[in-house]
This record gives sequence, structure tokens and C-alpha cells, in this order.
Amino acid sequence: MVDKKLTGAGLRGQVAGETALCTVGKSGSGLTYYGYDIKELADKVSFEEVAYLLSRGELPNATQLAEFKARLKQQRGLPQALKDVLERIPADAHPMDVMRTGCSFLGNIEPEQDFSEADAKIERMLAAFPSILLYWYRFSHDGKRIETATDDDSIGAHFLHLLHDKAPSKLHTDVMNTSLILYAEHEFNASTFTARVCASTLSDIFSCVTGAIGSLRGPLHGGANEAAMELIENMQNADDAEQQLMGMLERKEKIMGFGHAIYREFDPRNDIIKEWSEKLSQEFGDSRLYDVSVRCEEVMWREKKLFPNADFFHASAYHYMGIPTKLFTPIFVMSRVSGWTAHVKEQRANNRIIRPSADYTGPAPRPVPALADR
Ligand SMILES: CCC(=O)SCCNC(=O)CCNC(=O)[C@H](O)C(C)(C)COP(=O)(O)OP(=O)(O)OC[C@H]1O[C@@H](n2cnc3c(N)ncnc32)[C@H](O)[C@@H]1OP(=O)(O)O
Ligand SMILES: O=C([O-])CC(=O)C(=O)O
Repeated sequence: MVDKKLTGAGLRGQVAGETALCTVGKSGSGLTYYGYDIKELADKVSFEEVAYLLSRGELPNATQLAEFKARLKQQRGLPQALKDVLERIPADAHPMDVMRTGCSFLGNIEPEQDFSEADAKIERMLAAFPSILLYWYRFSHDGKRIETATDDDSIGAHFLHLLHDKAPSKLHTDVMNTSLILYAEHEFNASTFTARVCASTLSDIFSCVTGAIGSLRGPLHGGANEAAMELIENMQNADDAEQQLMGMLERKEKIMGFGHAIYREFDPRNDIIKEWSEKLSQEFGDSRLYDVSVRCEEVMWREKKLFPNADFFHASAYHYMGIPTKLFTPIFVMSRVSGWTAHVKEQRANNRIIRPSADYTGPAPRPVPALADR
């Protein structure tokens, strides 16, 4: 990978701290979690193993994994007070706002009172986030008060089960597992940095995650998977995709799901989710969305040397699994909470309050004029 040119804007290229969790864009291997290559993780382990790895620094053994999964399963239920709050959020609210409120409210009724409780609170968030999202979604959209305590083996299957009222197929369970692994961690990205800044004030873990959810929501970050779906769903076929993209590029519009702040030539997660998207398109029996996505990838590279980031092929993959577009970014939350909270722990372990300086661009010192003179 080619190193990105350093410029001041956006703190790009500036080292803002240390981490043992993850490398992004290093040559040889594009993305590693605690030294493990993302491709190998996506091939060989479950998201629960990755969440454990991020939180503890090592992959679990069989007993540790079984115990970890059992604890996650036990914590899928939601307290009545939280259900009451979720029932008051309107159907037209954005689900990312639901996640932000759900997380924040959980921090009111089950607060982190001491940093020694961090691991327990992390597990609670991992277990409860799909339940929070889908309790609200099913109540506000279908008028149903669902039971969120399912017996599914994984977080991905639990999510799909609550959404569709039936246990998912192996294919869909596998795709969700991979997707959650791909989204889990990414060094000092905007939402993680938000979490670390909050942690550096010695705030509680729910505040750190609530802030991170707000940062992830924007279309330049996690919100790009929804924006990518809105783009491709209006493309009739590959030729139409090319024509529309050429027009957008001519008008200097931004193409969501392309480009990256760190990667320069490709995002190592793209090939993985792209392959799953193709498999899903075959099962779905209509490859339009996959075909237009492939053409977008070709045109963007040819015209701008821009490549799809992890978000782009997630759009078609999620759509093929019957997931409504507005739930795409909240799935990112269900996954990235593992990375955010690992960074919170890391920040706390070697903390100094994060407080950079600014170059001043305002007026020179001047006297305050009287009200009548202004
Ligand atoms: C997977 C989770 C993630 O958060 S990945 C990012 C998801 N966001 C998106 O997909 C939104 C679209 N992409 C973008 O806005 C940018 O590529 C992001 C990701 C914000 C990175 O910004 P930044 O580091 O400033 O980009 P850059 O310095 O590499 O830009 C170089 C020139 O290329 C342009 N560019 C970049 N991306 C796009 C795009 N998607 N569509 C059209 N043009 C793009 C930039 O505007 C920049 O142009 P110029 O050199 O200023 O003329
Ligand atoms: O690293 C970044 O800037 C954006 C991000 O979170 C990711 O690509 O997963």
C-alpha cells in the first residue's frame, strides 16, 4: 500500500496515540486485529471470537468461547423501562438515533459504576444492541412486542431471527458472521477516536459508545452503506450504472462507498464481502444489484482510481438478505461496539486527557465595544 500524503486537514497522517489492537493499510497485510490478518479471521473464526480477541487481546479457547457465548445469550433480554422508551420512539426516526438513545438509556438503568465493570458492560452491549434495534423496529413497523431472548448461537443469527421471525439459513448466518468481523475494528477512525476522546476524560463506557454511535452515523463514515444502497437501487443494469456514474462524476458529486481516508489502492475487506454478495445474488435469483455494483467498481477505478470501501458491497449483500436499508448502519454499530470498547479499555490503561491545540485564525486582540456602539 502507498502511504497517504500528509496534510494538516482532518488530522490526516498524524499519529494521535498508540494502539496494540489493529493495523490499517500497512504493506503486506491491509488489516490486522492483534496481529491476525482479516482474511484469515473471516475464514476461520466467529464474530464472537473476534469480539473476545479485541476485548482480551487473545482468541478464546473452547471453554472460554462457550462461556462467553453463553453469557451473551443470557443477556439478550431488555428491561421493561428500556422497552417503554423504545416504544415511544416514532417509526420514522432514524434507527441510528434509536441505537444512540438505546445505548444512552441502558447507561442510565445499568450504569458502569466502576471501571472494573467494563467487561460486563461490553458483553451487555454486544448482547443487547440487536435486541434494542429490533424491539423498536418490530414494534414501530409491525405493531409487535417481540421476545428478544432467542436461543440462536450467534449475534448475527439472533439479529436475522428477530428481524424475520424465523431462524436464518446457514448462508445468511455465515454472511452476517463475516460482516460483523469485517466491521469490528479499524484503528483510529472517526467514531473510535470519538470514543477514545470521551474515555480520556475518564467518562463511563456508555457515554463513550453513545458518542461513537453519533460519529458513525454520518454518510462519510458508517452511513455510507445506506447511501450506497440508495445509489445502486436506482440503477437498472450495468450500462445504466455506468451512465449514471459518469454523470455524477462530471457534476463532481461524491460517490458513497468509494474511497478511504487511509487505504490508497484497495480496502482488504472489499473482496471478502464482494464474494458473499455474489453468492447471495445467485441464491436470490436476481443479480442486478451485484452486476451494477461491479460496474461501479470498474468505472470508479478507471475514471478516478477510487476503489470500493467495506461499505459498498455490504449494501447489496444486506439487501439480498432482506434487511431494510435503514438498518444497515446499526449493524455496523452491533459490530464496531467491540472495537470501540476495546479502545476505551486501552485508553484507560494508559490515559492522558486528549486535548490537541489549534492554529488561531480569528481577529487580533481588540476592546469590547459598548452595546450602543455595535
Ligand atoms: C467502512 C467504513 C468507513 O467509514 S469507510 C468510508 C465510508 N465513506 C464513504 O464511502 C463516503 C465517500 N468517500 C469519501 O467521502 C472519502 O473517500 C472519505 C472516506 C471521507 C475519505 O476522505 P479523504 O481522506 O478526504 O479522501 P482523499 O484525500 O482520499 O480524497 C482524494 C480526492 O478524491 C476525492 N474523493 C474521495 N472519495 C471520493 C468519492 N467517494 N467520490 C468522489 N470523489 C472522492 C476527494 O474529494 C479528493 O478530491 P480532491 O483531491 O479534493 O479534488
Ligand atoms: O478507518 C476509517 O477511516 C473508517 C472506518 O472506520 C473503516 O473503514 O472501517
